[in-house]
Amino acid sequence: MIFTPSELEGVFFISLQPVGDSRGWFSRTYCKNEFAAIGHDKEWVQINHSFTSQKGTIRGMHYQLPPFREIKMVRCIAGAVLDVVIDLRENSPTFLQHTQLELSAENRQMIYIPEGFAHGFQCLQDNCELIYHHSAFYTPGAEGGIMYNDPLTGIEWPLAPTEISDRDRSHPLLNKNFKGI
Ligand SMILES: Cc1cn([C@H]2C[C@H](O)[C@@H](COP(=O)(O)OP(=O)(O)O[C@H]3O[C@@H](C)C(=O)[C@@H](O)[C@H]3O)O2)c(=O)[nH]c1=O
Repeated sequence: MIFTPSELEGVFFISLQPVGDSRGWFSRTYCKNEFAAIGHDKEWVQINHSFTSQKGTIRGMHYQLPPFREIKMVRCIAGAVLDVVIDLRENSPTFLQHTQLELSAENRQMIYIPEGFAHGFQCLQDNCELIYHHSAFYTPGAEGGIMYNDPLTGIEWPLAPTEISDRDRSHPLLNKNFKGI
C-alpha cells in the first residue's frame, strides 16, 4: 500500500498495490505493520458495508462524540463516490477545513480518517457500495452530524443532491460556539 498524507494532518489517501498474474490480481487492504508506520495502533472493531442505489445521494456528515470517537477507513467496491472529511479536532490548525477524494471500484483508493473528523460522501454513479473499518463500536446515542451544505464548511458537491436521509436533513448548522470534538 502507498500512503499519501493529505493536507489535513492524520488523513491519508491510500493506494493499493495489486500483484497481478494470469488469473487476475491479489492485494492487501490492511496490514498491522504497514499501518503502524502512519501511527495506527488501534484495532478495527467493526467492518460495515453499505449500498446506495441512486447517483447524487449524499450520506453524512457523521461523527461520534467522545468517548466514542473513531478512526474510519473507507473504500468503494462498486461505483464511485466523492468522499469528504471535515476536521473537527478542537484546537486543530485546520479546524473546519475539509479534504476530499474520489473513491471508486476502478481506482481502488482508500481514505484513512483519524478520530475527530466528520465523514460523508456523494455517489457519482448509481449502485455504489462502500466498505468501512471502524475503531469504535456504533453508538447511536453518541452520534453527531453536520449538514452536508453547512456554509461554514463550504463543501462543493459535484452533483445536485438526490436522496438524503431525514436524519441528514436535520443536523444543526454549525455556529461560533462549536469548539470541536
Ligand atoms: C452506522 C450503522 C448503522 N446501523 C443501522 C442504523 C440504521 O437503521 C441503518 C442506517 O444507518 P444510517 O442511516 O446511520 O446509515 P448511514 O447514513 O449510511 O451512516 C453512515 O454514514 C457514513 C457517511 C459514515 O461515515 C458511516 O460511519 C455511517 O455513519 O443501519 C447499524 O446497525 N450499525 C451501524 O454501524
